[in-house]
Amino acid sequence: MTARLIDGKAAALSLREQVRVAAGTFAQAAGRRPGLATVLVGEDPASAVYVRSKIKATGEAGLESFHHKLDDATSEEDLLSLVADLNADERVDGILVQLPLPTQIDAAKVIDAISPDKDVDGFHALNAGRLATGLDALVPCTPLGCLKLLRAELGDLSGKNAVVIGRSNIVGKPMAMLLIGESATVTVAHSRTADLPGVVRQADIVVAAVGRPEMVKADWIKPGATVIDVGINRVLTDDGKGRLVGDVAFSEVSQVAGAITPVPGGVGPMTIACLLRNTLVAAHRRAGLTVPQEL
Ligand SMILES: NC(=O)C1=CN([C@@H]2O[C@H](COP(=O)(O)OP(=O)(O)OC[C@H]3O[C@@H](n4cnc5c(N)ncnc54)[C@H](OP(=O)(O)O)[C@@H]3O)[C@@H](O)[C@H]2O)C=CC1
Ligand SMILES: Nc1nc(=O)c2c([nH]1)NC[C@@H]1CN(c3ccc(C(=O)N[C@@H](CCC(=O)O)C(=O)O)cc3)C=[N+]21
Repeated sequence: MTARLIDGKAAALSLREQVRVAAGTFAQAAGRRPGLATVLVGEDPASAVYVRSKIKATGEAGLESFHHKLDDATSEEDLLSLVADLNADERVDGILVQLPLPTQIDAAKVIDAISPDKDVDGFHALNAGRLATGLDALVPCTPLGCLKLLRAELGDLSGKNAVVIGRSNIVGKPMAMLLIGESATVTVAHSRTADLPGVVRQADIVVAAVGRPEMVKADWIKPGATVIDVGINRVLTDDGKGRLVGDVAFSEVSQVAGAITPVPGGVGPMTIACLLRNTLVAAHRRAGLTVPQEL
């Protein structure tokens, strides 16, 4: 392996420690701890695991946690009513409704119902629009985590060629907006992109957010490029067990890239740290306090 390993786990721990300190200062000034409400609908095992690690990290950072576990058969109306209660609850600074939602519920409607100033996922159209127009926004956690890793690895990103593979509203699109904000030259690739390997080969920075196990190969990568692997894919191994792999063929790409994030231990932990960070930012804004610079 020649690439430098970007340690997302370590970066996440350090951000979580900064959040913990800032949460203490907030509690002194505001007379209450920042609060995060998590909502899990149904029994999807992966979702349950993620929500559990979010709740654990919330407590460790000294934030108040309000968890709501709803039945698989919950109606859209009942979920919207819970969101309205959380919007009105003064103790709640952030609301996270875990996706995906069961099919009887329109996720877009639920996201739209979350108060934009409590939208710590950054999925509400108002926050997406604010990000796109360069205004202060709550920024989606995964792309924000990727940006923090890129800045720590590369410093100034201006003038770099960045290729984002994937154009979803929760990863690819906001990632592209953040990189434009850093003055990178940004290309967004997707399933209709012609000659994807050729496009990726131009990149100094590759962000893969596709959802296809180990799709990005070594001969797509410009030597020395920085590779951020957002993908979380559970694949079956020969011994019948599951294993987590990214969207990048790590063992071969790490021979060519300059730096690369592993899966697990890369972007995933940063997503959770950024959720705590966003909750703290939301708490400060709601309380009329200045957001600490280091966050
Ligand atoms: N680490 C973390 O914290 C997180 C990880 N993830 C992971 O990131 C990955 C992406 O998530 P998400 O954005 O929600 O996924 P989506 O399925 O919403 O989007 C996938 C994107 O990849 C594009 N795509 C699919 N197949 C190809 C292909 N063969 N070639 C080029 N582009 C392709 C799609 O194109 P088109 O638009 O044309 O269909 C789409 O834009 C998943 O593995 C997910 O598990 C997601 C969130 C958080
Ligand atoms: N409203 C909402 N917001 C989200 O941010 C959201 C969501 N819904 N739905 C699902 C995706 C996925 N996601 C991950 C978070 C952490 C890890 C993570 O910590 N992964 C560990 C490994 C975890 C494991 O071993 O399974 C790692 O990469 O090291 C992964 C994925 C957040 N998401």
